[in-house]
Amino acid sequence: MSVQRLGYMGFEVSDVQAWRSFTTEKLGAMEAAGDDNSARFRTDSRSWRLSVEKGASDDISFAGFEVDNAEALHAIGERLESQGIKVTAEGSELAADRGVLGLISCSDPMGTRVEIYYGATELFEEPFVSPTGVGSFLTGDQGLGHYVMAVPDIDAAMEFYVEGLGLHLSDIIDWTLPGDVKAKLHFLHCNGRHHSLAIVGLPQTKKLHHFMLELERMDDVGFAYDKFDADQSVVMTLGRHTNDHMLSFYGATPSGFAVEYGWGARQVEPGWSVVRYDKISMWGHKFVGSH
Ligand SMILES: Cc1cccc(O)c1O
Ligand SMILES: [Fe+2]
Repeated sequence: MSVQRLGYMGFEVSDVQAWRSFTTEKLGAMEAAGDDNSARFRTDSRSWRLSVEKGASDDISFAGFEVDNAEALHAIGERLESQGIKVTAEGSELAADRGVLGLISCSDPMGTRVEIYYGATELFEEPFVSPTGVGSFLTGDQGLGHYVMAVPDIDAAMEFYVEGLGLHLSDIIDWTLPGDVKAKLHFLHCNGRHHSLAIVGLPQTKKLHHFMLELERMDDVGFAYDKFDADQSVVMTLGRHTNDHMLSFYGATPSGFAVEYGWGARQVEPGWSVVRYDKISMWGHKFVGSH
């Protein structure tokens, strides 16, 4: 039994209004609800996919992984507890806030809140309409997208996400960053998306390195690239990754971590073999400026 897909993410941000503008005007997500201290955004038929709440950390505050029914939720909760992980059966109030039928929560070894739920809310009666004309984000069984976290202890993180949540290793990249900094990236999948989560042994202040949204049209990546380029907020140029073959760029968010905006990734297929790489990209993905 494993989690089936990354369903939603929450960020704690110092400037909610900046995120409201960023997420709608640059990413093309649709605001679902919000006030001065919080906002929710849609990228498809679901009632929400991204949450921002006012706070000082400017970092990830929670990730929500989806299972398909109550039995699966119970099974994964039991497995986590059998591994000594403290699991909280969340009450109806938080379940209602998340718009789900059932929800448990725990913390990963880095102290990041992980929610596991079933029964998310679909809003087919209120079609997703992108404020920037984005055609559609690639979600569905592949979930929201992916995120990459910097962790101090790869083994502890792998044990939690592989043994605990049931994700599977797709591949490893030995990344040499500028300044000859070496980082080993572990990519983990729980459905056809090549990775819903990657973890990297990198000493960085923020837990979150970036989150990624995948588009169904390549031109939507290009249109967004021009928006980030117009205010010099491209962090890494367009490029194509070695492992998932995603064509993407990285842009700065108002919180200092990056967003990866991509198209055209290949999926993990049955019989997938774990391999390794020395490069993150076939071409491109060059760091820009001081970022
Ligand atoms: C750094 C990096 C390498 C390969 C795929 C990715 O999505 C990524 O962010
Ligand atoms: Fe990525």
